Amino acid sequence: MITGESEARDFVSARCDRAAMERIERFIQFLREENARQNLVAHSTLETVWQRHIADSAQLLDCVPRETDGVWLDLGSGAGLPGLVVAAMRPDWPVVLVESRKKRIEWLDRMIATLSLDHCRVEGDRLESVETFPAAVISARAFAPLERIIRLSSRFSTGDTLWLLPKGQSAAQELQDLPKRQRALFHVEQSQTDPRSGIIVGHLAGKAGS
Ligand SMILES: C[S@@+](CC[C@H](N)C(=O)[O-])C[C@H]1O[C@@H](n2cnc3c(N)ncnc32)[C@H](O)[C@@H]1O
Repeated sequence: MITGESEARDFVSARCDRAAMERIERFIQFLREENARQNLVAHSTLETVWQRHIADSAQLLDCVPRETDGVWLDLGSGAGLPGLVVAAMRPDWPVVLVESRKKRIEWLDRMIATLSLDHCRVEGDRLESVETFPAAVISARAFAPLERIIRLSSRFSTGDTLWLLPKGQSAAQELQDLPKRQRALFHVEQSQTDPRSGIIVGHLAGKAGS
């Protein structure tokens, strides 16, 4: 379990190269500045930004098999968590960030340009209006209740799509509330940044575009 800022930074550093760490340092610097203009993350969490946001996002990479190939779709990216952190750590991976609020779309577009994340783009619209494509990974952090996430996003899922849903303390309960057939497709992984939090992980049998 990660217990402080220094450990959180080391955790991230062990999972990416030096150039990626530089991109993340710049992202944090811009996030601090932008947070004074718009409420991207709770102000108090900036004191522990590595643990609360960066390592919390980066830990999702541990769930992704090396051979995974295709688009990482991040729903309700907001500040860029976890999508921009993933894109900064894996700049060759195609990452699509979905965000509907104008100022947040502008922020994400600006960060993509500033950090030269050439394989990352923003779908600046409500998820409900985004054209369907098959995703290799679907992530959503603090986006919506589990049942709603699945209802809105299953059209992007194939049988191979890996779902990674950081859910805080409600993970086990939200999973329990799913219909039995869907519940069996997911499990809860312990978060490495918060002993009370879980990440819902699994594959939803489905077909993108259907
Ligand atoms: C609570 S914030 C979480 C942001 C980020 N994932 C994080 O963990 O900090 C949820 C974000 O989802 C966006 N959002 C909510 N409903 C949406 C929708 N239907 N389509 C696209 N974005 C949406 C909001 O504008 C907001 O930025």
